Amino acid sequence: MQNKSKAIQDLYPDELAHCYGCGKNNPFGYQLKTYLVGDETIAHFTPDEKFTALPGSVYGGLVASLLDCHGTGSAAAFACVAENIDLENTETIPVRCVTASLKVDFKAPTPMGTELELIGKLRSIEGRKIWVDMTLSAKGIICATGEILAIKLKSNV
Ligand SMILES: CCCCC/C=C\C/C=C\C/C=C\C/C=C\CCCC(=O)SCCNC(=O)CCNC(=O)[C@H](O)C(C)(C)COP(=O)(O)OP(=O)(O)OC[C@H]1O[C@@H](n2cnc3c(N)ncnc32)[C@H](O)[C@@H]1OP(=O)(O)O
Repeated sequence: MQNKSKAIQDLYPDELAHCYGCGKNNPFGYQLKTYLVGDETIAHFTPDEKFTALPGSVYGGLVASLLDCHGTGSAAAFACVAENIDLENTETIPVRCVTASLKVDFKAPTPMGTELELIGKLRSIEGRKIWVDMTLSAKGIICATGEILAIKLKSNV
């Protein structure tokens, strides 16, 4: 697989780049950025105190939304690789993936103020269905795992 120096979400066309979790055109959102590195995807995010669940730990909704956006970005990237689309030489990503199903398992409290690392691995692609397995870690400790089923839209919008 190819390495990618530009984030997948930065390849979304401007009119589809307003997602609260990952849209580059949403100044109020998280602007999560997913990179394809070898056969994995990676993203980082450092939560601050407005995302508190209990003092010192991050609320689960943020964890789920990071996995959601990393999952769809990863699915789009893996779909491109499977279709021999060269992400290094494209200005906009030509596939559109949305979340159909997201499962999150919370394994350990997610610490506040620490850089979180999300890793995505392709499980399988079956037609328009793309399954990605993910971990969300802090300082090497897995705090949550996620499984996403992303669906490739029938036609570009
Ligand atoms: C945002 C909302 C949707 C509008 C999208 C428009 C444009 C988006 C374009 C690009 C995206 C760019 C950037 C993305 C940015 C952020 C994303 C962040 C992640 C999100 O925040 S995104 C919002 C939450 N997301 C939704 O708002 C989706 C609502 N939903 C639907 O829009 C439809 O539901 C859809 C499209 C998912 C499928 O509809 P469809 O008509 O295209 O296809 P169909 O129903 O035939 O399903 C095909 C095969 O998937 C299987 N399947 C479907 N759902 C399943 C499930 N839950 N569990 C197990 N299997 C399932 C079927 O069983 C069948 O399988 P089989 O082929 O084997 O029979």
